[in-house]
Amino acid sequence: AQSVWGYDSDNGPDRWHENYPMAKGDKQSPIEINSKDVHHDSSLAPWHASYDPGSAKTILNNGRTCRVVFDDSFDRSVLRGGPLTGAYRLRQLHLHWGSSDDHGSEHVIDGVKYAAELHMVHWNPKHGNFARALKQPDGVAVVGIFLKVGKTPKPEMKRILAEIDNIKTKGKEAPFQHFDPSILFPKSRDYWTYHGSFTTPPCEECITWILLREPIEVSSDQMAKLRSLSKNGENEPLNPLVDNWRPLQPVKGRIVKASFK
Ligand SMILES: Cc1cc(=S)c(O)co1
Ligand SMILES: [Zn+2]
Repeated sequence: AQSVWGYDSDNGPDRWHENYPMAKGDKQSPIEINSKDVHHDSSLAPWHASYDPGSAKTILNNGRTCRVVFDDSFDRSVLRGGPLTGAYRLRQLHLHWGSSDDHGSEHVIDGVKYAAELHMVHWNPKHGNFARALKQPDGVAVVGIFLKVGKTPKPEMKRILAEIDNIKTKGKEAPFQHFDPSILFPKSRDYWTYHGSFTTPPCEECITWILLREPIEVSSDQMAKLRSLSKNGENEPLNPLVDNWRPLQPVKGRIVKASFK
């Protein structure tokens, strides 16, 4: 039987299309953002997140990423504005990262790869539930934040990284409460936006991407902490969870808009 999708040679991004045909679609993510091709759209409104820290529930290692899950049973933590119509509910956040500080992000900006990329996944409740929203072009909105290794790491990342020790192996989950992810946002609200897909199977093309221009800083130790997660379960050999990023996908004529000049 086809092994579950992953990032290894036998189940990696080049083979996802065998089980997930959307992976070969013409609105796939991630893509490279070239500033010279970006359209400044002065009509793009600012985006606003109003998150209830009480909606944070758990943090888990699913063998492919580290994910924080939120209560999305009502409009409790929502994202509005920007390119969006209506309020999108925060469902989960997760990260993609590399095996060393010089790569790991999924989107690439003018040739620059960051050490990691944090995705905050929101869905449009007008579609009833997340599974149905996945099938709609306006179903999901993901805020992408780039993580850059620097000297003055953002203290707010400490909370997520402090939990890593409790979820070292695949399947581990720990309570993660009283957390407002908007503390992770950089100062600037400048963003790029374009229409794309999940960067993991099923690669549904339901995402309005909102990529923040300003990266947040993390320390090299914090990145090492992330890389100490294992893809394997607790009774299996440690298999470092690193390089869980998808390669660049064809832009296929899509327009990337910028909220800034
Ligand atoms: C829903 C979802 C979105 C992305 S981008 C991902 O990596 C996993 O799950
Ligand atoms: Zn993602």
